[in-house]
Amino acid sequence: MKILGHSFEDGKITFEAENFVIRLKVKKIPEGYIISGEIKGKPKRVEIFRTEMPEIFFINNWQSWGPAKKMKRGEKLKIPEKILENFGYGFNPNPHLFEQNVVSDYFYGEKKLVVGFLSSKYAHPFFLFDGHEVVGYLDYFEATYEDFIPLEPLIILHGNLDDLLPVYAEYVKLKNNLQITKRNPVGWSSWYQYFSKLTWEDILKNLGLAKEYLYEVFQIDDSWEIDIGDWQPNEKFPPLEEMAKTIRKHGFIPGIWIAPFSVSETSLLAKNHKDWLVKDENDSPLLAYRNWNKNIYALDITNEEAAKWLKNIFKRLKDAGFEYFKIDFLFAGAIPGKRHLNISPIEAYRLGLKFIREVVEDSFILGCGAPLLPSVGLVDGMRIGPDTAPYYNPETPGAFIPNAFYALRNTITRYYMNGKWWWNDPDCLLLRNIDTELNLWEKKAYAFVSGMLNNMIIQSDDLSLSIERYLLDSALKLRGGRAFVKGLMEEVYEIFAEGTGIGNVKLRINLKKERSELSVDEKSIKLLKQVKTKGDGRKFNYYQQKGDD
Ligand SMILES: OC[C@@]12C[C@@H]1[C@H](Oc1cc(F)cc(F)c1)[C@H](O)[C@@H](O)[C@H]2O
Repeated sequence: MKILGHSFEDGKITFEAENFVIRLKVKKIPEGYIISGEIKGKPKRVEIFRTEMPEIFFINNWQSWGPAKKMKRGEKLKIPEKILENFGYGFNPNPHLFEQNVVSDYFYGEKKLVVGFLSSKYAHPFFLFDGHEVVGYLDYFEATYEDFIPLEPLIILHGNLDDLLPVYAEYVKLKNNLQITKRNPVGWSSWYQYFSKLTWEDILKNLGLAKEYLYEVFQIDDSWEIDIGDWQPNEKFPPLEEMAKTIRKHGFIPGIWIAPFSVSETSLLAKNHKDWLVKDENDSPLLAYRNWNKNIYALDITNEEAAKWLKNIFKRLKDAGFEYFKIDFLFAGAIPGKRHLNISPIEAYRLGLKFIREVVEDSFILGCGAPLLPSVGLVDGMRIGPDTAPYYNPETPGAFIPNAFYALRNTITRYYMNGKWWWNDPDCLLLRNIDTELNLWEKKAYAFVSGMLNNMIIQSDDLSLSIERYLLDSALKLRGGRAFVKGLMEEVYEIFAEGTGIGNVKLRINLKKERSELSVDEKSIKLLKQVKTKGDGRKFNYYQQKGDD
């Protein structure tokens, strides 16, 4: 194991290269070492760490929708062609690296080791698995630093992976002085029932039915806007003020979806402000990704006018009454490209998030499609997996593609970020019995795991349909505890949750074998099944704890 090509003990290393100078300090800690220091010049991509490649390892992708999972030497990350074609940057700031190698962003693990960077404020930290070695880099892209800036510290932890990932998460929390909000939301979101067909009438219908539910937040997802970048309601929706007021009148915190760093090729914004877009090396607008059957560009937040425009967008939403913001496709704000200021894409991304926070103040910000480590301290909740879906297919390959199986797996394999970095958003619970391929085992597994891991609980169903309502109640009763997961590199996960709303519970689950019994330590769950028949004859099954009135 070498640092900058040097074997290391407690001590200092100074390294002068042609275009940069780096000073390192190596400190022994109980679990291993922390390497910190400073750097100046034009470092571009700097090797910090190198060791032999293990046979089995745990990788993490840079953003919400990417995988966190066990891999074996020789295995490749199966990125569906469509995703790589439409979302190259979404998958990684250096997508070409995936052609020949495996990449793990921010941290990686082995059975008895975790190595990770504790921050990503200037550089993009990643580990390249080239088939023989693991090489840890800090990528500053084209940025130049006249004065020394702090190095993203590297931590080396020895022990069992299952024990070390929560330790790594704790060191990140300490290094970034993270204090997260006490509000861990419960609510409703439109996307996984209505998708892009959402109408204002759908919102009104579900608002009327939602009073039966313990929601705090009621969030309108994508489809309300004129275009990506033209953040005004389209002809299917009333003015912003009316949207927020109507949600508030029903007793919920108004929530709204927006993709703040994305600009569609057909938007007025793109037509009128080409100079507000991140450029490629030919000074043309850089293609960030394709979605909505359109080319999507990235907003250059280092352009003062663009920054002012972005702040105004959020001021208008906040003044209209929205207090919960799902900010999506955030990776667009961190793509490498030419900006007005020559700062790294990571610095530009964090600047954009700081502007949003400055305007929305203590409203709840949910990050989505977001680079994880650069977002710490700047969001309250974070989507930590790919989209869920009304189907659960362990066999279909691939990261990013909506699939309840992969969404649930990431919920488990990134559980240690919850309550330390932000509140984990496992994506929505889909509890309806029609208009879905999810069976009861899949719905129950998603509800129990999300609850036991004390995650955000956001449901996305047409509430007029038949719904396994008791699973929402179970998920809420299972929250409030401290979780630990054993077997993060095995087939069977053992989830332990201490001090939940119904005591200490544990769950053994094999996500690929639906036969696995979902007993959350039944003896500690004294839930009695209640059946209520509504006026129109519909039956609601839900559970109350023994002794509840
Ligand atoms: O446009 C709205 C929408 C779909 C987008 C986003 O999910 C995506 C996840 C992807 F991998 C790719 C993509 F284009 C979108 C996000 O994760 C979803 O929750 C929902 O808000």
